[in-house]
Amino acid sequence: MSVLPPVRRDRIVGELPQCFKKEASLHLRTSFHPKVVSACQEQRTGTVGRFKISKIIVVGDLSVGKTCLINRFCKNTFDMNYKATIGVDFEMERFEVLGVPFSLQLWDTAGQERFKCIASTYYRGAQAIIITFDVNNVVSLEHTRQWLQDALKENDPSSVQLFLVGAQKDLSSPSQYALIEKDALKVAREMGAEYWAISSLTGENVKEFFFRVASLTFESSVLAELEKRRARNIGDVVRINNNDNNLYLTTKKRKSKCCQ
Ligand SMILES: Nc1nc2c(ncn2[C@@H]2O[C@H](COP(=O)(O)OP(=O)(O)OP(=O)(O)O)[C@@H](O)[C@H]2O)c(=O)[nH]1
Ligand SMILES: [Mg+2]
Repeated sequence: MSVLPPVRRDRIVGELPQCFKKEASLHLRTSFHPKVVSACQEQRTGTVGRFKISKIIVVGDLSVGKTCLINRFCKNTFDMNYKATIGVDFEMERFEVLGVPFSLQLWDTAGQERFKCIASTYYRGAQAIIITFDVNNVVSLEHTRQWLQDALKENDPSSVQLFLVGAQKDLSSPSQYALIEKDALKVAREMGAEYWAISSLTGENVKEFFFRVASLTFESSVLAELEKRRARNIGDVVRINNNDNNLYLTTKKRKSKCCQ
């Protein structure tokens, strides 16, 4: 029996949310991968949906807006007063993607140097890394490469999905923003990250961003699960073929037994 309450109605994803900028996106498909759609329809998503919780870590310089971003999405709150995150904090968010329950664990880490070594012990096992900077602070954008490098030391670069997020967009004029966006898109492309710009104060793009994160991590989890199953099936065929003689003997033995 499930003890979890039903997924909130505003956490249901039926279609693939679109990227923010085509120039720096993880993929340009307009709908979920067809293999993922059919796996969901046929309830062949394996551990995804029942047991799997995807870990997402949020990293970046101090005071760029990591905690505000998570709080705007998870609690719909915004605090003007800065309270540094000490070590780490986390929030759980439950979604339903293509009819399958899917949970994200959002890890909010400290940007302050003195808490960094505590925070980095929680980097391991991330399925996605959200590298955050403040769009009004070009130094925080320059530092994103270092944040990514540190986070990747604890994770498998080939399987983790990357998002570069420019925060505090409401404080930037259109012309100032246009300038930093150019640089940010370049950094995102070099990293292989998808780029987003958000404001936790106004809520601009916050929900769209997390829906995209949930959808892309869900999609990659299901594809990985299907691949694991395919590899297992190939393994079974090889084992059966290797034991052909035994199989024949077993069948023969059983036959003779039943005819006795
Ligand atoms: N105007 C505006 N201010 C923001 C926004 N996001 C964050 N802030 C402000 O920026 C300050 C820092 O925000 P936090 O979210 O606490 O920063 P952080 O990245 O979590 O900082 P650390 O925990 O020290 O790593 C706070 O005073 C927030 O109110 C935003 O979108 N717009
Ligand atoms: Mg914080």
